[in-house]
Amino acid sequence: MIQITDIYKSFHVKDKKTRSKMRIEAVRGISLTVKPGEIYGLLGPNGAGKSTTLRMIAGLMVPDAGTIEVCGIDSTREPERARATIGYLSTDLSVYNRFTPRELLKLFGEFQGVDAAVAERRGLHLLERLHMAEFADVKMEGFSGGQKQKVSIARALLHDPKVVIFDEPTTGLDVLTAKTVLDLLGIMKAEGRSVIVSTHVMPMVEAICDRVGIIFEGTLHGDASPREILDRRGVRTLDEVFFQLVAEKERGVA
Ligand SMILES: Nc1ncnc2c1ncn2[C@@H]1O[C@H](COP(=O)(O)OP(=O)(O)OP(=O)(O)O)[C@@H](O)[C@H]1O
Repeated sequence: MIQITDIYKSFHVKDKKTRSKMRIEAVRGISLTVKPGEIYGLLGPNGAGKSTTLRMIAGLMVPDAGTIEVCGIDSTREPERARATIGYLSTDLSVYNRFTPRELLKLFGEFQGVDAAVAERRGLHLLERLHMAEFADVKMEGFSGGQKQKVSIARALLHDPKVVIFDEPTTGLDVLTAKTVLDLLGIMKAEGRSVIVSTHVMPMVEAICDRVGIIFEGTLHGDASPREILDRRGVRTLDEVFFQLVAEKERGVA
């Protein structure tokens, strides 16, 4: 279970040329809940605040205000305990090229305190599900982006987390590889895990998400099933919802 209440996050950045300081309000009062056995899709244009929100839920960044509970643990107060329940996939694909998937998973199993035999068995099982078992002992330096993504996914799920947080899991993947990843997310849901994914890929949202939240300039719009959002706004696609939000913003009503 994920429960976030009214979280905020700002960044202070400096313009190198003018040397002026700017405050970016990346997340402005977001609240949402993801129940066990539910897939929540976080949608939004570039820079909307999706990754910042997911990083805060994953305990990698502290919110300026608001509360985050993961499996009943306050992740701002006990980030390490909370992290043990979370499988987090970032958009950073810098897997360790010198290693094979088997070696990498062994290493991460040790980091996570997973028993070596359990990590080996679970790691190979995940690689099989991701159609990567035959590459278990191949060095990753020559891997394609999709292959690296699949190893990163196996790494994120190695410690059997109750909560799965995937930041753009299918970006850059071909349809077949994307389907493998979506099928795995379906299995995570069926196993009763709470899953939250960010994405720009609309068909993915409609296919697998029970609920969708649309982030726009750090605030959440919507938070309903994809069908309900479309019906409420009287449109046929989630892209059209974005366009409506932009138009509302320009008119000062969003
Ligand atoms: N570490 C940081 N330092 C400064 N600004 C940041 C930092 N992280 C995010 N931001 C800013 O916060 C805003 C939200 O960024 P975020 O990465 O959360 O967006 P996003 O919705 O995930 O975008 P995308 O779809 O492009 O990945 C952006 O304006 C971004 O530049």
